[in-house]
Amino acid sequence: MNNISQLPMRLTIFACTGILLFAFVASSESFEIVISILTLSLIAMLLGEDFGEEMKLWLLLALGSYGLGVIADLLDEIPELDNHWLLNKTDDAFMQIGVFLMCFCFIKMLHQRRTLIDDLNTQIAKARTLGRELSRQALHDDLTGLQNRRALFRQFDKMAINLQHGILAYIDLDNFKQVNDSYGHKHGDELLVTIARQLIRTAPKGSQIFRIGGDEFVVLMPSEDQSFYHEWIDKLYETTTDTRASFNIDISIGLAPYYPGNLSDPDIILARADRAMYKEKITRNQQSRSDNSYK
Ligand SMILES: Nc1nc2c(ncn2[C@@H]2O[C@H](COP(=O)(O)OP(=O)(O)OP(=O)(O)O)[C@@H](O)[C@H]2O)c(=O)[nH]1
Repeated sequence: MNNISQLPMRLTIFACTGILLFAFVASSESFEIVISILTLSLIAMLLGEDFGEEMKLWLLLALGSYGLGVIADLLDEIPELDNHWLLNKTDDAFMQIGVFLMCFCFIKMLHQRRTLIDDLNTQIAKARTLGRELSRQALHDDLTGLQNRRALFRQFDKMAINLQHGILAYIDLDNFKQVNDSYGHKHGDELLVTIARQLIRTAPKGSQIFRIGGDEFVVLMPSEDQSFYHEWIDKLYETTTDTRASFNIDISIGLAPYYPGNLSDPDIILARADRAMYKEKITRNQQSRSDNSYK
């Protein structure tokens, strides 16, 4: 069975109940003929529906035996054949077997319908789970589990609608390429996961963390209290001390404020944080060069 039958269920129940009632209740001859024709039409109508091959066989059997009963009943009306022993014995029996088979088919149809609805519900639940998983994958980075660049831009839209403000921290790992080159890509991946965990551990309450590129992260912090960020940066440097030393990398951070006036253009906020980050990187490099020259 490939699709749900279009046969109106209530009409079928109504017709079957009527036929059952009249089949077993003694009635006038002409009324019996009408009911017989109705029953045959109903079986023929059901045969036209897509209930599957097995059901078609049962319906054909019902149609055959009920049809034989009707023919026997009609032959019984011919004066020459009146009270013929074979007709007397067969007409009612065939008709009742036909009605019985039809009831059997009907119960089977209801069962099929329920199974089909259960299957459909299972498929719908599976499709919903798959949809949720796809949208999770679309907004998350597989490696670190952090939200990705697409999610960041969605967040900008949400923050613009809610008139939010705060500080965006743009974080870039320095020298990350040499980790891949010296230790291999697998260790590079592990380092990215470690840094992601350290960001999650240290980020101020209410922050959202994103991985927006190879070794680039963004932290959105919903407050504008500057001292609070410097505390966080110190904490991040402290937490990552061992990781940075063992892989010979460093972390550069650039800050840029976001507020309702600039949230509609996230690229400007990112570019501003990026510039601040490069400035910090250059200052730190100059600092380390002058420190080395004193040694
Ligand atoms: N292991 C790993 N490496 C990645 C991934 N995505 C990008 N990369 C690599 O990360 C490196 C990033 O390049 P850069 O930003 O130039 O590396 P860098 O040495 O940190 O450069 P600076 O930021 O200028 O110090 C490239 O070599 C990419 O191949 C990833 O998912 N896993």
